[in-house]
Order: sequence, then C-alpha cells, then structure tokens
Amino acid sequence: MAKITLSQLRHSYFDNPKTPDDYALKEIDLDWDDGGAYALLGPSGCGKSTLLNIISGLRAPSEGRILFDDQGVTDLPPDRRNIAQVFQFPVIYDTMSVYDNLAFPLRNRQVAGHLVDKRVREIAQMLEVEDMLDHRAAGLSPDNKQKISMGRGLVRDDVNVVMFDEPLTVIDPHLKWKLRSKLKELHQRVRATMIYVTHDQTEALTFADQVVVMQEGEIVQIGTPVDLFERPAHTFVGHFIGSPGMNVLPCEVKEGGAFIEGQNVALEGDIDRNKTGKTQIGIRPEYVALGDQGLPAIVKKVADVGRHYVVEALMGEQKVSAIIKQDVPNPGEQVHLQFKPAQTRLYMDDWLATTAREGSAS
Ligand SMILES: Nc1ncnc2c1ncn2[C@@H]1O[C@H](COP(=O)(O)OP(=O)(O)OP(=O)(O)O)[C@@H](O)[C@H]1O
Repeated sequence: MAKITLSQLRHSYFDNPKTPDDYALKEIDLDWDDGGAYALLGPSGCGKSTLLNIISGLRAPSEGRILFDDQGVTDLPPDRRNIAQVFQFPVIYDTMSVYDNLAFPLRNRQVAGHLVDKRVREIAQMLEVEDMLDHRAAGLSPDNKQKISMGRGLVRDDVNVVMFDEPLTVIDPHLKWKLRSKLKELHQRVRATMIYVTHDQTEALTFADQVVVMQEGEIVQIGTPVDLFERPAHTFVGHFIGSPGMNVLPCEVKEGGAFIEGQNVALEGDIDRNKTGKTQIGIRPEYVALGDQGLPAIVKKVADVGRHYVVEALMGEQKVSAIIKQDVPNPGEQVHLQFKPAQTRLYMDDWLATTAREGSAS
C-alpha cells in the first residue's frame, strides 16, 4: 500500500480555462497516508469523480502531479498504477463461481495456486460469504454481488490503494448499515490505503478516520468526523454535516464582538484580525437552548424525531433550529434563544474566523 500525494492539482474540461469557475478542480494539495481510511465527501457535481479518475489514471489533470510513495505516476496509464476499484454497480462475472470471481485478480497476476486459495478463503471469511464460494455469481442477491465485488477489490495485497466509488448505491437501505460497518471492519483487518467516495455523510463518517469535504472543486476541510462536527472550517461543512445542519446567521461585528439584532452574542474566542468579508455566526442546533432570556424568536414548527425534538424558530426573517429534549414549546409561542458560547463561532466570507479560547469546554 502507498502514501498518495496530490500536488497542485487542477483540472478543467475547457480548452482555455480563464476564471476559477472554469475549473472542475480548483487547486488540490493533499497527502493520503499509507494505510489510512479516507472519505471524499461532497454533493453531486463537486468534482469527486473527476478527482477519482485522475488518481486512477483514466483522466490526465490539466495541471499538477500525482505521486505514490513520492514517485510520480502522473504519466502512467491506469493499468500501471496498481489500484483496485469498487464501483457503484457490482463488477463480477456472472458465469463464474464466487470462488473464481474472488480468485480472478490474483490468477490474473500469476499468483501461485496455494496462495490464491489461502487469500480467497481469508477474504471470504472476512466478508462472511464462505458458504457461497461454490455458488454461481449469477444467482446472488444484489447486496451479495456487491460484497463479492468488494472482495475482488480487497483480495490483492499488493495494490497501492483501494478506491470505493459510492459502493452502497445498489444496496437495500436496511442492509446498508451492515455493509457500512463491514467495510470499516475490513479496513481495520486489511490496513490498506482506502478512499471512499460518497455524497452521503453517514457513509463517510462511519467509514473514514479522515474525511475530505469538497465543494465546487475545492477542498473545504479535512478532518476527523468529530472535527467536522465540532469545528466546521467553512459554513458549507456546517450545513452539509449534521441533521439539521449548523445554523448560519448574519451578524454585525463591531468593537471586537458579534451582534445579532443589536444584541451581543458571546463567541468561542478571539476574532481573527486577518480575515474580512461577510460576517455570520455558526451555531449547531445541538447547542441552541430555549430560555427566559436571549434572542427573541417565534416557534414555527416542532418535530418529534424520537430521541429529541427539533424546534424551528423565526428570529425576524431568520430561521434557527434548536435540538431540545424537554420543555417543548408550541408553534406560535415566543421563546428566547441562547447559544452555548464555547460552540458559537464567527465566519467571515464563509471561513471560520474565531479561535477557541484555551480551556473552553467544547
Ligand atoms: N466530461 C465532462 N465534460 C465537461 N464537464 C464535466 C465532465 N465531467 C464532469 N464535468 C463537470 O465537472 C464538474 C465536476 O463533476 P464530477 O462528475 O467530477 O462531480 P461529482 O462530485 O463526482 O458528481 P456526481 O456525484 O454527480 O458524479 C461538474 O460541474 C460537471 O458538470
């Protein structure tokens, strides 16, 4: 397995790109460590497939380099990059048995018979498909077919990286969680460098140790699932991750503090003096409480989602969500919103612009 480096990578589908918007990938600099479990997360059109195709060699980048273990591979064709890929739809040979399907990538590389057998049985045991080894692949259910497809991706231990491209698309919703946790377990056993591409936050956060969040051809944050939840570096990450996402509220900054509707709102720490631009407060619904004092708002909707209630209130024209467990208000009621200071962040032009005060509870 290998460390993957993307250096000053840019890609445009136009012949003469001029503005940043002409680039499907703006500028990507990234190191993926050997043996890490990564997710590439972002909405449709943000550039995930473009990036994946550039790493696998199906597409040449307009600018920049790709290195595997510090060796340049930018000019190598896909078959010389030594990558295993698992796609949205199962890629297996229907006429072959499950055993032969799993053995295929190894036999193709002239691996000795006894080693093929050992590895196929190991992978089959990890995937819990040992009892299917003699079955013909054609008769398998879609989720078992995709399991075998994953097995084919994992069977070789000499690949640089295993890339999964939305691998759970065809899986029944009630089986998704099973395969999701299975993949995480497989990574822990196989310890290969894995990149999991998805637009689904649950899949990304369950699988990856580090999640790379993309928006409009740019990486907006790389972090652990906890980092992304606790300290979104960009308002997009705050919106995209969480349910409901982070509240992003226009505010005024003066005298070193932030104000909404003339009321001072305590922030997590100091404001970064080097940043400028549109000013907004970011606060997750989990850290908004209702009380006697605070920012006045009118309750619009209350949803009981089982473990807690999601209250949607209007502060003037501005919608604010709060997650609460008890003392549920009624729609139409006047309430006061209180933001937990250690979780109240300022964003300037959508980028985080406060530093957490040392020792403040997060
Ligand atoms: N072959 C192409 N020619 C021109 N533009 C393209 C081509 N492929 C992708 N694009 C554009 O590049 C941008 C990034 O697309 P890309 O497919 O990489 O995103 P994605 O995040 O993988 O989305 P999805 O999940 O929908 O596949 C989009 O604006 C898309 O319209």
